[in-house]
Amino acid sequence: MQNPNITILQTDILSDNWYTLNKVTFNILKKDGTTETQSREAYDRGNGAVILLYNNVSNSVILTRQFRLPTYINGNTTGMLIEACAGLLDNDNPEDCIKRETEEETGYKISKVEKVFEAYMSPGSVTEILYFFIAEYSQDMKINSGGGLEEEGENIEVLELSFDEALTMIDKGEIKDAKTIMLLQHLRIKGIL
Ligand SMILES: Nc1nc2c(ncn2[C@@H]2O[C@H](COP(=O)(O)OP(=O)(O)O[C@H]3O[C@H](CO)[C@@H](O)[C@H](O)[C@@H]3O)[C@@H](O)[C@H]2O)c(=O)[nH]1
Ligand SMILES: [Mg+2]
Repeated sequence: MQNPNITILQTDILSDNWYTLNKVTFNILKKDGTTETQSREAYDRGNGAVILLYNNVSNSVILTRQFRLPTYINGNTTGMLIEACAGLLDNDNPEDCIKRETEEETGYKISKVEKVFEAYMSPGSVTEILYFFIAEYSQDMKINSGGGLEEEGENIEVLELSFDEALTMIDKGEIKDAKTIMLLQHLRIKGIL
């Protein structure tokens, strides 16, 4: 943190039940030379990684479907959400994390991944930075049925979709997850599929 116009004064934990909700009070030096004290809440769940698996022979991608409570209480009728495979870093680096998550959630064991970009997904409220990857998959990499970790209560369905169908699902509002849309569009923009 090295912005000379910002001075952090105080951080209060509002909740640390599962992840941490902080309230941060800081001084901000404004353009007119005056200083203002502000407070902002920031939800810290750590950082994450996401990957889109693709096959350019069958022109297909691997996605997941799972229940996402925050969407259920905000307009998603079934709460089920189609997403690229993703997970929180815990203590791993992004590349190791996404290889582990890919095996747990989709059942594919991948060794080569390509990092494409990184992005803050909700910069006004959530601290998380998300690392974006793509990787080729093939049937011989499938070593289990995926589905996520039973002990974490994960119950993840694995979907193999044609790339064109996945793009059409964005247009129809059937894929509504930002990281997934970003990666599908990346494959199209870069001419990878
Ligand atoms: N008990 C409990 N479990 C929780 C809570 N919040 C999350 N979990 C569980 O913690 C596990 C985290 O699974 P991961 O696969 O590591 O993370 P993710 O939820 O898929 O996160 C990915 O998607 C998010 C949403 O797009 C991203 O924010 C995140 O960076 C990552 O990409 C899941 O089983 C989830 O249900 C909670 O409040 N209580
Ligand atoms: Mg996950």
